[in-house]
Parts: sequence; C-alpha cells; structure tokens
Amino acid sequence: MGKEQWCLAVPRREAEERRRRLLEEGLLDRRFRPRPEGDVILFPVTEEVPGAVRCEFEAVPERLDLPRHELVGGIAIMQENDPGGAERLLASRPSLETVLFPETAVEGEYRTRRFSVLAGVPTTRTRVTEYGHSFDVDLSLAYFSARLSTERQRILGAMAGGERVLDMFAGVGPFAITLAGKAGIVVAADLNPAAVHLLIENIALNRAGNVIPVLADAAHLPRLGFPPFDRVVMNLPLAAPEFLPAAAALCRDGGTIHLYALQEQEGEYLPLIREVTRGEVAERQVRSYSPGRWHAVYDIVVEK
Ligand SMILES: C[S@@+](CC[C@H](N)C(=O)[O-])C[C@H]1O[C@@H](n2cnc3c(N)ncnc32)[C@H](O)[C@@H]1O
Repeated sequence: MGKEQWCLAVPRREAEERRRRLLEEGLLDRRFRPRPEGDVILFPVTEEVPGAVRCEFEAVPERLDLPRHELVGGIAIMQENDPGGAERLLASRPSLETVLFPETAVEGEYRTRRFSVLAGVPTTRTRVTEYGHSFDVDLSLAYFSARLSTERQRILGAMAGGERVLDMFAGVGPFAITLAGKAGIVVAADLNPAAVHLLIENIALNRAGNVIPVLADAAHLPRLGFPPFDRVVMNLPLAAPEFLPAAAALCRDGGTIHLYALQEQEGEYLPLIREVTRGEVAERQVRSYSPGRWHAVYDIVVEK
C-alpha cells in the first residue's frame, strides 16, 4: 500500500540531472522510491517545493532507510547526532568522505555553523559541483548552501548578455560565478575574509576572470564609486532589507534587485520596497524555513 507524498514530475531526459540537484539540495525524500509514469519520473520531495503535487509512493526497504541529511559535495550534514547512522551513510555512497553534525545553528555576521565530525575524514572543506561550475567551500569558515542552485539558474535565465552585476553578499561566490557566465562584469563583495579567500580560489577554479572580489561591508559599497549596476543580488535573508537603500543607490534606473528575505507574511517587505522604488515588484516563495516562516525573493525593478 503506497503513501501520499509531495512529488515533482520530471521529464525522463532531465531526470538524472534533476535527481542529482534534488539530492544536493537535500530535497529528495529518500524514504520513497522515484517512480516512472509515462514520459516523466515522479521524484518524492521532502517539502512542498514550487511545482510539487501529491502522489503515492512505496517506502524503500528498511536497510536502505538512511538518516536524513543534506549533501554538500563530499560532505553529508546530518540532522541528528547519530554516529551509527553516520557510518551507515558513509558506507552507502562512495563519493561521501565526511559526515558532519551541526553543533550550532547558522549564526553571526558571517552566517557560519560549528560542526562535529560523526564519520569519515575530519574536515569541513569540500568541492561542490553545480551546473558545470565547481566551488571550494569550507562549511565552518564561510556560508554555503546548495539549496539555492535553482534560484541561481533562474536569475541567470532572466539576464541579458553583458550586464553589470553586483553580488552584495557573495560568500564563496556561487551567485557571482554562475551569473558571470552571461554578465559583462560581476562585482562580488563579502565582509568575511575567509569567504573572500575562497571566492578568489573559486574565481580561478572556474576561470571567471570577469568577477571582481571585494572584501567590504555592503553598507560601504555606495561610497566606492562604482558606475550603476544593471542587477543587484542581495542574498542575506535575515538582514538584506536593511541594505535596500544602498542597493537602490547602486542600481541603475530600470535595473533589477533580487532581494532574499525571511518572512512570516506575504508582502511583508513591500512597504520598505516602496520607500526606494515605484517600479514593478514580483514576490515568490523560495522554500520554507520553519513553521510559519519562509524564504521569499522579491524581484524589484528600480524606478528613479
Ligand atoms: C547567506 S550568506 C550568502 C552567501 C552566498 N550568496 C551564497 O549563496 O552562498 C550571506 C553572506 O553575507 C556576508 N555578509 C554578512 N553581512 C555582510 C555585510 N554587512 N556586508 C557584506 N557581506 C556581509 C556573510 O559573510 C555571508 O557570506
């Protein structure tokens, strides 16, 4: 007897790539087996992601029922401090090198966590591949989440060639380096020196010579004399709204700001946005964060 579950219907030719992405984003619900149906494969997912529908799935046999985890390159981050489960997880996949348990929540200005090693090589450093790019990350030194990979592709798809892009909270560079594929130039700023160090390594790794790394507080960027940008990415969900006036000052008339924000109500940041522009605003839910709170993205056209 099957169990009703959220799932995504993916065309067969895209299934392998999508399965890899869902695994990296921690969204594939491994308690159930993906199921072919006509021209699509139905992938069970852990939450109601955009496009998800309800369908029935058979549970996988107990021995394959591995602990819940999120994959970041060769590292699995488990939700429970379970060394036995970590060993089973490590043995289940040859590409896994390390299993970590987060000792803290994502915290502080740098948005990092402290980890303990549950199994495997004692490191927090790994290499992540995402849509043809590689990113070296160190999870204890700088923020990285694979969960926004589809957002990065969405913004890339919305861009025109040759744009001038500013990534105000760049971390190790996943937005900046992805968008550099179409941009004329990308300025990528972060105030965490370790993140900027990894960003520079990742620029070299991906030969993204049009990305300019900047070690700076985003609040100071308007004073650095940059010509106006066509597009500004603001991925600091807890605090980005504070920097909206700076982003609007840095963006050209008719340019676009992508503001990521953690919110409890639809349209929560619209009044603030209306203080900086009368332009068009589109809001969408990126993913749920905790009960009653979600990550939203506002695509904001700047009208001066
Ligand atoms: C949520 S992370 C996003 C990193 C990256 N965009 C990504 O998707 O992996 C936010 C980043 O903003 C940086 N940050 C926090 N406050 C900042 C500020 N005032 N100015 C510049 N960067 C800041 C943190 O160090 C962190 O790397």
